[in-house]
Amino acid sequence: MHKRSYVLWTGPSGPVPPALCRGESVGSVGVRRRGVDGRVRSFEEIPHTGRNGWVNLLKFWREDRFRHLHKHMEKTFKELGPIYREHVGTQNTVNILLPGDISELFRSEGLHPQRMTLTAWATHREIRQHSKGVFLKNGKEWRSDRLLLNKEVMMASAVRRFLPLLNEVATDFCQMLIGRVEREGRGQGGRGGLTIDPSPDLFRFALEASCHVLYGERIGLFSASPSLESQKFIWAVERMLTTTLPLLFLPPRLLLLIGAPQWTQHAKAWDHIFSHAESRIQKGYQRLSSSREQGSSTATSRGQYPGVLGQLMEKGQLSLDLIKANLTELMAGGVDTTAVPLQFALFELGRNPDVQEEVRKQVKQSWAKAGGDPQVALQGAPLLKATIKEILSRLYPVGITVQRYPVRDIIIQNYHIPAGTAVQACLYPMGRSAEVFPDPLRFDPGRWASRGEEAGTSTEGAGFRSLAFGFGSRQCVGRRIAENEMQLLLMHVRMEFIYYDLETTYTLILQPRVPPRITFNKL
Ligand code: HEM
Repeated sequence: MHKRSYVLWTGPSGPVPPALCRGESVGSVGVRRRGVDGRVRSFEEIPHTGRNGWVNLLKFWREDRFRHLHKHMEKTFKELGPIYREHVGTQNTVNILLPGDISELFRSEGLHPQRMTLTAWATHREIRQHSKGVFLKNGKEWRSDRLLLNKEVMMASAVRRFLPLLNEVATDFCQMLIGRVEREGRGQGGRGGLTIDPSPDLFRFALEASCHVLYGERIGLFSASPSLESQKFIWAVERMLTTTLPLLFLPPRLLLLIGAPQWTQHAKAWDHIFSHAESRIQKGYQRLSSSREQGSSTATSRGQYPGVLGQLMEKGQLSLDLIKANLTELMAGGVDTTAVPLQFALFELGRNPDVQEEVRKQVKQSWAKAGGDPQVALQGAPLLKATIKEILSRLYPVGITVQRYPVRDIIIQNYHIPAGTAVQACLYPMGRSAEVFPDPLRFDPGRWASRGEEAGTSTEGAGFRSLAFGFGSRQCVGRRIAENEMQLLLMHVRMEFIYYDLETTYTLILQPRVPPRITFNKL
């Protein structure tokens, strides 16, 4: 436990007693403070974690807070109340966690919402002269790319097109797993189950699913000898993510200038991700060009789905350069983000057999009625959807914050926040706050499915409790792919788990410190 040098915060009527600062009264997090004289308090008066960004950065390093940023936020809210400022290195933020306050932030996000820029990613594109995709773009340029991408990955018609591809990959994955249980599991024919760390398989599943939907290509990752090239891609994404975090608080151009190893490793990882995407895109481009040259019909005109790349190429509304930039981002953003929450989901379902049984019962009934249509089956299994929500939106949000720069001045917790301030909605502390979710540490998908989103203790900002994929027009563009991919996998597996507390670590995405071992059983 580290000692804090800034435990005192100034409340509306002077310094607050240390007991409250230490957060003994956890209930205080939700108390809306009003100035004694009824006036709106200034930005400067927002409680903060120390004014000097470089001293704070040093503390972050010394105490390894980068990897525990989610816990650091949770603790700081308990100490300072429901809003605080933090200055670390080059980064200055206001942090909030109550749904009512978050709704105020998103109401002011404007037509071209903006997140905090990952400067290291942007610098990589600039020095390598690559175009940027939607993740890194802003303003009108962002919007025009984004509207085109939405048609291919977000709209209901797009989901109908790609869902069978995801279902094919999920079914193959489960066949592969069942084969392993039978061959390697305990007891005759694997009846006693197979206990493994499933994370390498889940990464392969997510990559296979991404390649199938994005490029219309199966890459054979469930075979006995999956390609080394794909494994290298998975490592490169991991490396890119872990090296991003320390770079968030430092100027990348300076690190580039002095040849700092953090920067070199980061740039190398991105180069690998780009060359992997480049070779896939080249292949797809050649496929499409040769069918055009030969005058043969395109996949779409034959009623086949060619994947997102094929769709974008056939429509020709985005330049090849922008298709490449966006598909590379989709590839980089689509593997760890789904593979890791699946580990958490298997862990929670495994250690809550009653919940797992309830979910399975609903899935079984729904499949029986769906006539083999995976989309109908998913629609009939709201508990499965709620399981993903419980994992992602509450207990283990992959990105622990969503950020915006409000386009007009706003007032949150009676503090004035000028337009253009970086404000973070802190999802991890929100998901575990007793003021927002009753009995927050209990894994209970039913809180979403049967009682709806009004399940919290207060109804203010009720629609802002489930923000794992962000919000509004700038929300995650891969959301529909991710949700369906995860639900389809969970539909088909059955497992147990021997209880232990899963520790988490933050490396730009929240993940288990040590992957859980899961026992898979035959269905
Ligand atoms: C469980 C899985 C995932 C989670 C929790 C997640 C979460 C997020 C969040 C929180 C944002 C920021 C949204 C905002 O600012 O409002 C985001 C943006 C984005 N995500 Fe995801 N994501 C997931 C999977 C994916 C997948 C599968 C892809 C690609 C296929 C993807 C690609 C992107 C891209 C490109 C953006 C930037 C969108 C923009 O700025 O317009 N994500 N994601």
